[in-house]
Amino acid sequence: MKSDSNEDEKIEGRLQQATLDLLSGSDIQFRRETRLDIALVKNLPIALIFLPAADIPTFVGEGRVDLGITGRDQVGEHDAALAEGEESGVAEVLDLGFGGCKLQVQVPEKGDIREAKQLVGKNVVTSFTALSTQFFAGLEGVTERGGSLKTKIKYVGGSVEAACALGVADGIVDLVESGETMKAAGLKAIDTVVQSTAVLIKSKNTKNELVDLIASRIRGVIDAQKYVLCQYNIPRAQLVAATKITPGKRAPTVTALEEAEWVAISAMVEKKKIATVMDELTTVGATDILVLKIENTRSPSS
Ligand SMILES: Nc1ncnc2c1ncn2[C@@H]1O[C@H](COP(=O)(O)OP(=O)(O)OP(=O)(O)O)[C@@H](O)[C@H]1O
Ligand SMILES: O=P(O)(O)OC[C@H]1O[C@H](OP(=O)(O)OP(=O)(O)O)[C@H](O)[C@@H]1O
Ligand SMILES: [Mg+2]
Repeated sequence: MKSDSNEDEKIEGRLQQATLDLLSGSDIQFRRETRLDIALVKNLPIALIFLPAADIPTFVGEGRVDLGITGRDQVGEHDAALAEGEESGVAEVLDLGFGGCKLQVQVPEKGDIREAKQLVGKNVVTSFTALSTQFFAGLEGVTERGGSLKTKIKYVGGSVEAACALGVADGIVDLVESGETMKAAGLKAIDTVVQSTAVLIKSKNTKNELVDLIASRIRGVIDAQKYVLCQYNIPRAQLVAATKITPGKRAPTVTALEEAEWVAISAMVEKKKIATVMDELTTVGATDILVLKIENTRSPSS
């Protein structure tokens, strides 16, 4: 039982808080009544449905829900479970950047299994049976007697990491972020099945014209989170050097200053590069460098 769970205040899902922040940044306003998994949006003719991450690709794929936010791992699992020749009804629209984790093959730290191939024919427990079946099928060869050795993949819904210690599995396939859970269970990762982040997905058959509007609002918030606005003053003679360092998304904005030999520049810079950019700008003579947070942005090319 989860110690922090409480009947009135359900703590749900790893992706929930970042998703709610994204909806709020996209000005999608709603009030969710306690215990209800559906909420009507106040300022758009749409409804939000709160579903387990693993079920979202199914509802979207069936065209019952137009847009969804879940992990790429869940989309992969949904697609891997499709019958041969069946086409997925889910299309990825956008990588949302949060919820980063890896679906990894894990075995007891103290055992003698060092590579995933050694688990072929053995017992593997996971919540991702389709992806795991596909992964091990890729490793399964033909045995010396001519038969093929199948890995036995069993499903459990949670606490997958307990399976080895309980003697149910020789290895597991489960998500790893910090690695704390894996370490605490005495396991080590020996292979990666998929790398995942949260994604915005849409139904391939949707005809709802609001899908593009909502997707572009969400894209605006995600872009805004990735970039900062960098403003600085620089001698006009250094303009070429400076614009090489901050080329902006299209081009930097250059404004003349009252002081003839100087210009002011403002340009969007990737947040993860800003420290290096500031160092380099200082080297070419920039002064009064300011870095500003971008609340939201919209650009057709992004
Ligand atoms: N430790 C983690 N760190 C980062 N992302 C994770 C982690 N665990 C899971 N995720 C991502 O979040 C998605 C949802 O996982 P989660 O276990 O929260 O599902 P849920 O069904 O929505 O909630 P719960 O399991 O609490 O019922 C996963 O598919 C994965 O993409
Ligand atoms: O590498 P870490 O940072 O430790 O995170 C990994 C853990 O997070 C997820 O479980 P979650 O907490 O969602 O619990 P669950 O097994 O009940 O889904 C996942 O299934 C791992 O157990
Ligand atoms: Mg979970």
